[in-house]
Amino acid sequence: MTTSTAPATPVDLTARYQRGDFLLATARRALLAQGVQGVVTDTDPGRLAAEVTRRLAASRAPLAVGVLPFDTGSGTRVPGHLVLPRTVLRADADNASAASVLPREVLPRPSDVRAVPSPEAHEANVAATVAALAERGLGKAVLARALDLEFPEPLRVEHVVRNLAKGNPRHFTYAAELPSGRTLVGATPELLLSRAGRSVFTLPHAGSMPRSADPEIDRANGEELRTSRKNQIEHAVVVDYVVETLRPFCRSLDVPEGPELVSTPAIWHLRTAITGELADPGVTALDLAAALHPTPAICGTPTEGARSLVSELEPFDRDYYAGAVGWVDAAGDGEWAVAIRCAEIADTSIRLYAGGGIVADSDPRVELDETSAKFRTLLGAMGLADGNLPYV
Ligand SMILES: C=C(O[C@H]1C=CC=C(C(=O)O)[C@@H]1O)C(=O)O
Repeated sequence: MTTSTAPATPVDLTARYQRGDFLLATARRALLAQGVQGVVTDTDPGRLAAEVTRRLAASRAPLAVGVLPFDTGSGTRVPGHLVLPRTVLRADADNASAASVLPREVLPRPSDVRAVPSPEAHEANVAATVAALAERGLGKAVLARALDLEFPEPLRVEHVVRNLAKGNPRHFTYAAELPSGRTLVGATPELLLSRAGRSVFTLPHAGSMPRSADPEIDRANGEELRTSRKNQIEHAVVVDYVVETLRPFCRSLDVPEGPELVSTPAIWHLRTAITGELADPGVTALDLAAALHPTPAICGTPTEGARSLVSELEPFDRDYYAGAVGWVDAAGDGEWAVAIRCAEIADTSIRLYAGGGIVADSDPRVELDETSAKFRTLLGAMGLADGNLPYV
């Protein structure tokens, strides 16, 4: 087992990523893990976290990397999957613009594109969600759709990952192998949780508006989001949940008065930066991620009711979409990002996912457009965000 902090940059590590590795990288810091000396897998996230702590203490591996699925409820069949790698490379840099040196990789065009469900069916599902929220007494549910792309030749995962990192240097570009043999790739702005010693940090995102190439429309979209009551409610539900979940673990929590307006290249968001100090330093980053997940940013509230509604309406299993991706070390420190703006790649096909929070006054057409904008993170990395694809 080797760990190195020298002398590569985050961009070097992103460039070095090969299918089979684990990568979690922004332009300022990156972790690249290679090889497998052990695997810990469990459908119960609490048991998974305890077993990872035990295995890290008993081995010379300094950390474990991997994924939590969306559904960590008692009936789930999809396990959390962590790997104790053979090699870990880490890098830090001050310069977020360094990602521009990554080459722009050219990917093949798809031979087939299929929306699951159809855009019309997604709009109908949004309307059904709005009705079900009232009938079942739910506050919010996050409804997703998928886009299946087929290619005439195998996809180079490395190329998708490098383009994601080049296009989203301020966010977390990630790649992780899944038990199915597929690879989860994405670039997410949302940090579920990080822990460094007693310090805890979380950056929930909820509330969205598409970016626009027209600067005036773009500014107006941002302003509309900042002042939208519907989006403020959608966001507040997430912050309340995160604060209530973290409170028992923390001796202090710092929560700003209201959210800030931020953007990715594809989307405007509301986000809130919450910091805390752990009461018990024995609680690991993975324990905390397991306790927080799934937040109402990707599931809804109350959790159980929202999860059942989503599984009734969505015509696919989310698998690891809207799960979490990250690492935990032997000291309990770690970083877990929310696995959104992502896709699962299998040889010649790729499934993209995008969802949006639905509350009492959500509009089906606006929600469909929001998912189309969210697909653009992946489509942009594939050279397909030119508006010429059907369904997006
Ligand atoms: C569920 C997704 O985004 C979440 C994160 C930020 C904003 C969201 C929203 O405004 O609906 C979603 O809660 C997704 O990108 O698939």
